[in-house]
Amino acid sequence: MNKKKNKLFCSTNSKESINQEESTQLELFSQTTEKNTYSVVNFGEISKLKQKLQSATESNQTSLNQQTIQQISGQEIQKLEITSFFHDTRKENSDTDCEVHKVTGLKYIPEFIDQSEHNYLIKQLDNQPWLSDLKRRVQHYGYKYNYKARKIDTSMHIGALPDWALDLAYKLYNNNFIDSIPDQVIINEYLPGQGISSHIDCVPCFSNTIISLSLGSACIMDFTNPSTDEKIPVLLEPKSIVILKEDARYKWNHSIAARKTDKFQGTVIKRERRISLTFRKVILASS
Ligand SMILES: O=C(O)CCC(=O)C(=O)O
Ligand SMILES: [Fe+2]
Repeated sequence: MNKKKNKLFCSTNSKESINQEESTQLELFSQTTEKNTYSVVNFGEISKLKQKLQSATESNQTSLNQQTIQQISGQEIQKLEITSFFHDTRKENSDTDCEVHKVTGLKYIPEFIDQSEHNYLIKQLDNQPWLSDLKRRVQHYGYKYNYKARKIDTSMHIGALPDWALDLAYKLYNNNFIDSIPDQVIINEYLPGQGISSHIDCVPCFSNTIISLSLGSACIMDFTNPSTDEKIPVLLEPKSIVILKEDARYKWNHSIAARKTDKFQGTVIKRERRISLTFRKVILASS
């Protein structure tokens, strides 16, 4: 088999206790060539980087544009010679998302936040009142969404996003995961046995990208193609985000089955409390 030889660029981090090569871990920039967008991958530990590099050498590769990365990072970028680099984020995200690429416009990003952010967010949310107007508890920020009317307008504006939500909204925007800064966030709490029925998020209410951050328990979100009945299960792990654009946003339904365990790739996963934060940009009818 013919393996292409390409380059990986990493930003450097001068920690004395680790060697030069190991010090390159903190921010790794990957390029999704077909869409010309970039994402930042943070690796908590050197070992994770090593694993990533190992798997990178085994998949199809492309090179990164050093100049562009320097522009994005504003940091000194050091060229790290390795044999190859993954470019297809649909393949490199994690072992759990092997079917994600079957849904056009669907993207799964593990470890979007770290454990301390994760715990901090749960604390913040549990300090706020939960609404019980659905089967599961919810909180609305930015705009209060009317599930029955499937409508949103300026009268539903309930204030600016709180800081923790705004920070995340900017992080999503700065990573080019969404093309405007989200201004509406719905928090859903799922206890074991609770789910969300199959739906497409309101098309006239929200723009073309929906992003959900998961906290607490992992669970399976099913994507169903109504014209073929094809069903793609995607495991949403805590700290990950799932991004719905294009067909994933407009053509496929998504749902979470109301059950107490999930089975994913042969493993039974017991559900615990899960909290999701769904970020959207509201479309307001122009007057
Ligand atoms: O819980 C989630 O991750 C998704 C929630 C959702 O699909 C919605 O609120 O429309
Ligand atoms: Fe949804």
